[in-house]
Amino acid sequence: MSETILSLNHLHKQFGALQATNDVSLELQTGEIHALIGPNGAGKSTLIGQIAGNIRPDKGSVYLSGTEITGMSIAQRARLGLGRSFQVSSLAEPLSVMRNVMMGVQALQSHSFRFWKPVAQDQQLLEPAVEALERMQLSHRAWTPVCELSHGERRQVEVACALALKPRALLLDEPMAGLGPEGSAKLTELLEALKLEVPILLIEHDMDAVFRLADRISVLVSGSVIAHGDSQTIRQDPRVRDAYLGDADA
Ligand SMILES: Nc1ncnc2c1ncn2[C@@H]1O[C@H](COP(=O)(O)OP(=O)(O)OP(=O)(O)O)[C@@H](O)[C@H]1O
Repeated sequence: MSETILSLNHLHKQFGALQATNDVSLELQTGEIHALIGPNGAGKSTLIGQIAGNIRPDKGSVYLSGTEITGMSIAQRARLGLGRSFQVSSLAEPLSVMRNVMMGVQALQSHSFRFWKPVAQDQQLLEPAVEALERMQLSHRAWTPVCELSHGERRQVEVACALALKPRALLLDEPMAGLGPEGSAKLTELLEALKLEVPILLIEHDMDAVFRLADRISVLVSGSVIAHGDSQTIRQDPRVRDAYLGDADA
């Protein structure tokens, strides 16, 4: 039976006179990919910020596995199991894929006594990194410097960094951005397999990927959810077609 992992309840966020998030409620359940789509400026990043902890909502609450996290710091949320990837890459280019993933685990554990040890010798960091790279099919690139990777492989490393922290839920912010058809198809395949282990809240403009991956889609326009449902329902919703998809995509 599916279980609610992440729940947003009546979130509101105003910037001056602009209502960037207007009474948004949604849930992420085990085993699913829930996609959040909407035109530029719809409020997707503002909503993600409220989930991840870098934006404080004016009203409303966020729960992760039944624990209220609305007032928690970004680090506290991450320790409780909220994993995320970013629109802009934060990988250390000259370092190997493995070291990048291990550093992410180390940052979260923040055990200062580890700093004198070479990161690569620390089993507690190595094991989750090895496992995450296997799941993202990157084991063969583990000791390659990030600067030698393709754009698509970098995206896979970013997801691996989040996965190595063994999250309960993953927030992925435009993971397909800038990927060609091949990179996008590969990442789509990996995320499809991953959702069975960790549910994913996916913000994405690539509608092919969204329609293939999402079990549920919420459509955000001017800060409000205007439609919610499976791919078929969303494709056929006239309000969504008017506000976002356009006839060509429907
Ligand atoms: N810190 C801020 N101060 C003032 N206005 C802001 C701030 N952050 C976002 N906004 C405004 O809030 C609205 C929603 O922005 P947001 O970045 O959340 O949209 P988005 O759906 O993520 O857009 P995109 O798809 O282009 O990334 C926009 O009108 C934006 O200009």
